[in-house]
Amino acid sequence: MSTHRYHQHFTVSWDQLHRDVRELCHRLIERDFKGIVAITRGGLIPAALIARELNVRLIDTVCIKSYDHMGQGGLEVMKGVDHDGDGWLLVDDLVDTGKTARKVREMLPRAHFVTVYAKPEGRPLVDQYLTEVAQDCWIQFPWDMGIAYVEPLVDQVKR
Ligand SMILES: O=P(O)(O)OC[C@H]1O[C@H](OP(=O)(O)OP(=O)(O)O)[C@H](O)[C@@H]1O
Ligand SMILES: Nc1nc2[nH]cnc2c(=O)[nH]1
Ligand SMILES: [Mg+2]
Repeated sequence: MSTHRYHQHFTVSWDQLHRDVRELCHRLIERDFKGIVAITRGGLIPAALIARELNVRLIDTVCIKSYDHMGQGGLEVMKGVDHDGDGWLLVDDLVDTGKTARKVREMLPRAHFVTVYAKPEGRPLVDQYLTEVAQDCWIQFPWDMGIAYVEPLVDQVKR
């Protein structure tokens, strides 16, 4: 996989993310969970927001790394859990190729797996997601961005 597979950007603001996670929570409200397993690091923020909405206090992590910015390297599991996920909600920010999801599903086959965003290749691996995003689209999260000064148009164009 290389950066060449991404031709578009989908920029998500903090507000948008918060709205999207709350919408996902509406769809989870009828279920009872023993706890939440967040897939680090991207799953941590949605997991915290979901925990608040669903009043879940027990939160665990699967610590996994597969990307270095837009380049996908080997998949490294740094920490697992000691159960099969039965009764647990498994949370990640997104599913793209599904490589991460496939690995975590092997570890927690009985968990209910949700992501906020899903691309077509990875979509079949999750039980629920909120928004589908094109496969060639890079999702830009608010924690990877900053507020920057933008020059007035006249200065950009006429200078
Ligand atoms: O479906 P895939 O192609 O496997 O990609 C999805 C994974 O990639 C990102 O994590 P990343 O490995 O970049 O680590 P991070 O969560 O620490 O940013 C994202 O948070 C998902 O966990
Ligand atoms: N931020 C971000 N991380 C990813 N990891 C795999 N796909 C993506 C993506 O579209 N955006
Ligand atoms: Mg991740």
